[in-house]
Amino acid sequence: MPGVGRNIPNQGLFPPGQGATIGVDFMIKTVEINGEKVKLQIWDTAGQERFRSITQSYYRSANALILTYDITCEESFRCLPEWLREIEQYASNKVITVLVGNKIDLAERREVSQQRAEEFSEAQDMYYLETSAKESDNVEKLFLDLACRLISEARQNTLVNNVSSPLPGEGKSISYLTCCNFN
Ligand SMILES: Nc1nc2c(ncn2[C@@H]2O[C@H](COP(=O)(O)OP(=O)(O)OP(=O)(O)O)[C@@H](O)[C@H]2O)c(=O)[nH]1
Repeated sequence: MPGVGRNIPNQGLFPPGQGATIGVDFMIKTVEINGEKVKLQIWDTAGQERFRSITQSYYRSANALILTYDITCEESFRCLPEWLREIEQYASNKVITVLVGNKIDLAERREVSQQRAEEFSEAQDMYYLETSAKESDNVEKLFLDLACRLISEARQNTLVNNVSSPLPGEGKSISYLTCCNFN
């Protein structure tokens, strides 16, 4: 999507300087929790409207969705309800949703306060975290926290059952969603 910065240049997940996502990108990230390796399969979906029919088909088998907005862009925050409607329509009702406020390295240009975002997340039953993809700030924590939640849900057997998923790969999957369309 234009501008919120879901691509994470300094974590080895995405090559630096990568342009807008075309359709869907796929990557794997492995994190270790209490000595246990967790492999996360991540689909980075394009935010542009023209890719919407492709990206929607990826929500269904996701165990978790990372919804990202830009803390320096009020408009990206105001688009969140629209994205939540998409989630409600296309994702499983068991999906774990995380809201990420990105670009905290540009704090002097902040348009959305942390408190406002936290209140919104709480009301929507979402976990909230602020990151800087540019500075790799809180990015590792994001994936670690998410992996912990996935493990916990898997143990309680409440994860989305995606065994029959037609998507590439298998097992736990995370989709990035974008929060606004500035085309
Ligand atoms: N300052 C700052 N810039 C960032 C950050 N993350 C991304 N950017 C920049 O923001 C612009 C958009 O980043 P992208 O990762 O392409 O955004 P996106 O939401 O994935 O966009 P699409 O792939 O088109 O859906 C790029 O110029 C990035 O370099 C960040 O944490 N801080």
